[in-house]
Amino acid sequence: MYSSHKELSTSPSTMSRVIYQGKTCRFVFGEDALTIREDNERAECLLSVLYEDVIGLEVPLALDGHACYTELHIYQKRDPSALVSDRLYLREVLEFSEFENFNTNHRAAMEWRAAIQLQRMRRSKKIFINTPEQIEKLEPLRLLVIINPFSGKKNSEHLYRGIALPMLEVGGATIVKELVTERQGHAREFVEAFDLSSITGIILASGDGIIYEVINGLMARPDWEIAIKTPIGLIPTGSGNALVSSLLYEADEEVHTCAIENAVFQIINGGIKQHDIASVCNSSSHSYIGVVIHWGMTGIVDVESEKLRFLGGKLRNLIGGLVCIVMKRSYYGQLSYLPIEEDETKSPLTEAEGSIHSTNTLKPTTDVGVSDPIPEHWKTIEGNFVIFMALTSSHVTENDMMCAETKTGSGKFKILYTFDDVTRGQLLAKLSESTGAVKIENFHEIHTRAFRLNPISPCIITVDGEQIDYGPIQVQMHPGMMRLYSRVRCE
Ligand SMILES: Nc1ncnc2c1ncn2[C@@H]1O[C@H](COP(=O)(O)OP(=O)(O)OP(=O)(O)O)[C@@H](O)[C@H]1O
Repeated sequence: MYSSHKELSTSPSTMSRVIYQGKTCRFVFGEDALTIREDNERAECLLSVLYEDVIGLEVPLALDGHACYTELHIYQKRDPSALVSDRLYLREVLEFSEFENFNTNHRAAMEWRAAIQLQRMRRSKKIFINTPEQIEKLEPLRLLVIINPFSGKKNSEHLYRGIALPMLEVGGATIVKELVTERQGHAREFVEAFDLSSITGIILASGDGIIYEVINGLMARPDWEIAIKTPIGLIPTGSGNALVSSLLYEADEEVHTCAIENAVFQIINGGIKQHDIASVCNSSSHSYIGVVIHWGMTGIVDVESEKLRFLGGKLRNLIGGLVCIVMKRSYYGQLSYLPIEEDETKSPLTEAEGSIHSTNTLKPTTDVGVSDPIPEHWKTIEGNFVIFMALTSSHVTENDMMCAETKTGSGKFKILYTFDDVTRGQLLAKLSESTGAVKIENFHEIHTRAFRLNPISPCIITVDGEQIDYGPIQVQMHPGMMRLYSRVRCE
């Protein structure tokens, strides 16, 4: 039980009683917790739950008799002292029957429902990271939901309707529009034209590929500066789910068990944090990414394991990874990058890159063109690469945490690479290492905000899981441009 501290004066006007565990009770809104106490002199506390663990009050529309039966949905830690949240979904039945007719009891329940939601939102603004614009406003969720039926094991729609949607509804979200994508590129086209003023956020029941489409759809709009700030919520129904796994990990929420519930929970009952996007330019195109770039072995796993989709994300990536380790091919190329120390002292990029705080309304792109000479102060390495990945967050799939300390919205890439002196044993050690914190010999790391990859031996390049034309790419971070629902706490 949590102590409710001092009582707040935000109760609905009716002050209706409620029957809980067969006893007449009243709600008490505390500073951190919602409490249900017996309505007598003893005022014994029968239930106390932190607002941050409340999903909402489910109020049915019609029932027999005059009583309105409701359910308080709670998603709380099994062990409050545990570091990573292993949560338990609880439903407590509450009966509103103080009045003689159903409608009045129903109205009383709806008032409490709204009051609980308001308290929950107010509390979330204090304890979870929120962007400056979010701190100023408090609004119920009105959502566009995009579902990719092709993601993962092709059961996204089932997972969304069976697990996510009921939670969103109890959490007070209004679903303004659902789009079930019909083809590649559909999500991108849709968000490019959709009336964003009718919603407060976009939810993606998909993998990382749809994030790429949505970022690029938002950035293609004439109002891109505002559009890209639309908060995005991620529900992991894809094969890799790298970004949502990173967010859950950062928030100390379970990544592997109940990932869908945990992801929905961070949408309903969390904050809105900044994340970076980056420009990727090659000789023929310019796109934006928000997750990861792969070249070499991991690019091959990304694309070639497509044939193993029916196995699901974990097995698909594991088998793809093992095959590539056995073959251990290497690819000759050059990587030129802006050393981060230079960037931090001179800071030329952050001024010119068109972040949303900049007055520059030109769409952000790379400062250095893909065929421009490499700037003198950049560093270049070259060799036979086995692995090359540029990460914006900790995970590359829900089962592969590459760098525990790489956080969303850090404003920089972590490039992780190996040359052909890496052994199969070292590759295997990295594949099977789940903490993302163990340093393995011959794995090298670079922090940067801009780089050029010149892949001389042909091999697949993927951006957020999507294959792009092969050839040199110029890449640059645009810090803090996009928004994600998250339960990352304020420090
Ligand atoms: N109806 C559809 N039929 C076929 N492909 C689709 C459809 N809708 C979207 N797509 C495409 O499916 C691809 C994969 O999507 P997504 O990233 O959501 O799933 P995933 O590959 O299983 O997950 P991850 O990227 O996390 O590994 C994307 O390229 C997307 O454009």
